[in-house]
Amino acid sequence: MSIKAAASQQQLLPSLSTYSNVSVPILLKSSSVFYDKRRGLRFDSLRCQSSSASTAVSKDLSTQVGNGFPESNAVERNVVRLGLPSKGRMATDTLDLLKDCQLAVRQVNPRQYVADIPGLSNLEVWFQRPKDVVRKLLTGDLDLGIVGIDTVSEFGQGNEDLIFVHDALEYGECRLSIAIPKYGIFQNISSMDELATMPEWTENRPLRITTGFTYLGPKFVKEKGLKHVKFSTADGALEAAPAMGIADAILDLVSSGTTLRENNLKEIKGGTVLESQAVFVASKRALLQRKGVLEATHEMLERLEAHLRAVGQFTVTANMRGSSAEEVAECVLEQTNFRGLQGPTVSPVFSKKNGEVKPDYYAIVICVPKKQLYDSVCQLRKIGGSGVLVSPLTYIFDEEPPRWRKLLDQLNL
Ligand SMILES: Nc1ncnc2c1ncn2[C@@H]1O[C@H](COP(=O)(O)OP(=O)(O)OP(=O)(O)O)[C@@H](O)[C@H]1O
Ligand SMILES: O=P(O)(O)OC[C@H]1O[C@H](OP(=O)(O)OP(=O)(O)O)[C@H](O)[C@@H]1O
Repeated sequence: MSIKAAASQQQLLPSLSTYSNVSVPILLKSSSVFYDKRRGLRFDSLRCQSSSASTAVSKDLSTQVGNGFPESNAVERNVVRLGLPSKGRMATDTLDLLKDCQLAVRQVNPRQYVADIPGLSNLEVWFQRPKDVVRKLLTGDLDLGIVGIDTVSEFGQGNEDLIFVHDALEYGECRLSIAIPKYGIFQNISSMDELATMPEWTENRPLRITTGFTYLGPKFVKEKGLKHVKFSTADGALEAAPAMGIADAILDLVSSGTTLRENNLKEIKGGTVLESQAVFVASKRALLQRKGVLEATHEMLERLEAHLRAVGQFTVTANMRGSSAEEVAECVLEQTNFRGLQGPTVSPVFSKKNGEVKPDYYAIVICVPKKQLYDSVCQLRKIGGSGVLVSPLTYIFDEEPPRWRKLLDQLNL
């Protein structure tokens, strides 16, 4: 997904800043929290009570979505904090990606939640549940994080302090979709429109949807114009709810579709709330205000970009017959499969014949998409290529990544 698409998804979400210019009360479990937009601060109504009471309140606040750096969490620290998934599907893939970018995380003890990346000085890694990475970015307890777009959208709730630094890390791909049973009254229902207009749903008997996405779910059905809907929530195994009679539909993450199929459920047209994959996300305020955050972000982004560009390609070198480097280059450029970064690199391969040193062959170096390797080798042979060497491509550092320029623009830098 492009950052534009991801951003427009976020724009769908109401942000606190869309409300009044002054303090707006937001109801929390145990206290009222006020957000002062002009100062960009949150504060709670119990702030001045005894220390044990305020500890209880700030503990509660840390589990709620905030908006930047509330005073209670604005701890003086000079070290940059990166939040990574501590468990679940994204945990291993995230560590693998960082390792491939020469940013291997060094964790002394798997039961410890803090680690470091020897390649990045002055940076701490904190392992957290994905939703807590987002919450802690908002409270200012983390500066950077890697999680799924789904988690950012659900727990970030469109908060403008969250910025996608890299919006497509190419793993954790899934979509958040409504699914309904294949059987019974849903047998002939195949779209959100059809679901919305089923006569069964009334004020007394609403469509019951169970989901872990209690922010995105209600927002989506409202946008789709569904009137009589009731949401319930559960932490896992949602696919069982329709068969158990607890819900009519579910809203959950889908990737291969196997879990839905195994539970006799189906997705419907227009029922996808968002497409997700892993993203590198940052707190805007941390980028602007905390020393070292922008620098660490730049280095991580450069390495991620260089690795992700390279990962789908091989470097191929081959010897080509030809009378000049230009002739060989022209011949290679005519082939649709081949490209160097700016064009093929062509260098003469000299040999000595009859006492004379002359270029006999020309060596070319090109990048080839992994999926097209064999076709490319065949094509090279056809145009006189031999001695084809294939090696993995680790990084492509090109010009400054457009995502970095975009980030600086977002920060007005
Ligand atoms: N089936 C899937 N295929 C690919 N990626 C997925 C899939 N399910 C989830 N993900 C991605 O992995 C992230 C973590 O999912 P996971 O189910 O492991 O969360 P979790 O850590 O168990 O969450 P929770 O804290 O709610 O228990 C999701 O937010 C999503 O981005
Ligand atoms: O389309 P599929 O490839 O079948 O994947 C979908 C399943 O993956 C996720 O659950 P996960 O396996 O992470 O377990 P969870 O329910 O404990 O989160 C999601 O909640 C679905 O149940």
